[in-house]
Amino acid sequence: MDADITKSTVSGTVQAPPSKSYTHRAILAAGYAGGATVRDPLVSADTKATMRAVEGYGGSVERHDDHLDVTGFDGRPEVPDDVIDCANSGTTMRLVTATAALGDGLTVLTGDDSLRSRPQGPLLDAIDQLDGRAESTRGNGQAPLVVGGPIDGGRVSIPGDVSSQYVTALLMAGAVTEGGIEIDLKTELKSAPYVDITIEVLEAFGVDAEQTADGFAVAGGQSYDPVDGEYTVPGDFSSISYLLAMGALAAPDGLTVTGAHPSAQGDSAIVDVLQRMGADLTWDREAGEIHVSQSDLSGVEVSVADTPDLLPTIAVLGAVADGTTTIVDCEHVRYKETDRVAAMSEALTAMGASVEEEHDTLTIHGGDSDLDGTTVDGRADHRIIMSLSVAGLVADGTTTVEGIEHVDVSFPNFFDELETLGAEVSR
Ligand SMILES: O=C(O)C1=C[C@@H](OP(=O)(O)O)[C@@H](O)[C@H](O)C1
Ligand SMILES: C=C(OP(=O)(O)O)C(=O)O
Repeated sequence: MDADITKSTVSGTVQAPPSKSYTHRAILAAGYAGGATVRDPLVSADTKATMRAVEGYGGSVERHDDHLDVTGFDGRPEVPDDVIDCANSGTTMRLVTATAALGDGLTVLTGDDSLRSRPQGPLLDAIDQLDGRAESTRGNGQAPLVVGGPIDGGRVSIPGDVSSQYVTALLMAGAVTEGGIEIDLKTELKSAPYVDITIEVLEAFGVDAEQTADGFAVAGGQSYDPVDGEYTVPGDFSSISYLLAMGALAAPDGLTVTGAHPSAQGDSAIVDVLQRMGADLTWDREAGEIHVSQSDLSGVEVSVADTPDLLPTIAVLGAVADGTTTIVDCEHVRYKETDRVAAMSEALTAMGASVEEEHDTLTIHGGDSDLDGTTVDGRADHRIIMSLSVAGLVADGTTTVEGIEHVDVSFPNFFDELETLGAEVSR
């Protein structure tokens, strides 16, 4: 499905969707436990993949209006009856691959075309170092995967600059091994705040994991046991980034985002990026409310080492801001649902922006001319689709964004919200 977005303004109040990262972890942690209630979960294509995986390992997930009742498998996953289909979700595939290594038998994990082209090698290698079995069926470090155990813990050495999800996966599974897992990182950790999110969720489930001089460690023999049997998911700052960007670019009367409470999410850095660009933005942290209104923005330099998912949003802001925006440390953003550095470079160039793409840097010379509406490929990637839709609000004429159904991955009602806020959208 396509959306035609015509230059228009937005205003009003919008509730942030629940965090995808916290929801994945809470569902899997409830799976590792005897069970738990997950309140305010994100129910989306990606988190449904994690629900299916927990069910595959012998748990169950009952969906209610504002919560999930998860019955867990108590740290001892069954060998699934069928393959685990992780669909488009990298988080699911990495986190539940480590779960498979706890099983007394083999699990097959697969996903869609995009997921089957993303790197899994370092995690397979880690399971191999723990004496589990972990293979890529095509021998190229990509899914389909065949994984089995049971591992009983140990020490692994993996790179930190491909995906932080390997660390998250090993910490979550390591807690229920006999001996625990120590992770030595051979290269600097990228996307580090996502491991902070993991440690925060583990703590809420009564599990200790820690940063060490060389990486991370989790003791074995621990039980997942959430306080009062429940966990509440906070709002999602990656999703909030699109809402704030539309406010800063296209809300002369202002836009308020609710459900924006501080948490371990690195992507709350979007607030600082927008303020540095000159946006009129205030964040009432206690109330969880951010107010932003249309402002003249100036280019900035931003490292996305910790915040890869912000790249598409910042690229759009940079294309409209005066001067140059330089997004550095972005190599790992190429390993997502699509190569997002190339995708944003191509799409913004097609819309008339001046963009230079290098391997680890994206430079956008904004402000020289207005963006032009045209047809852009959403690359079946939710973040490319949402960020280009924001660009469509300020581009001259109409922007057609292709493949908009893929927002279902992280922000299923994105286009409903856009319309409610007053944007001219037809789909
Ligand atoms: O653990 C998580 O929830 C995530 C980690 C990040 O991936 P990498 O660690 O692969 O960069 C991020 O891009 C992804 O959207 C969600
Ligand atoms: C990269 C993302 O998620 P995942 O790695 O779970 O596919 C994302 O949501 O932008």
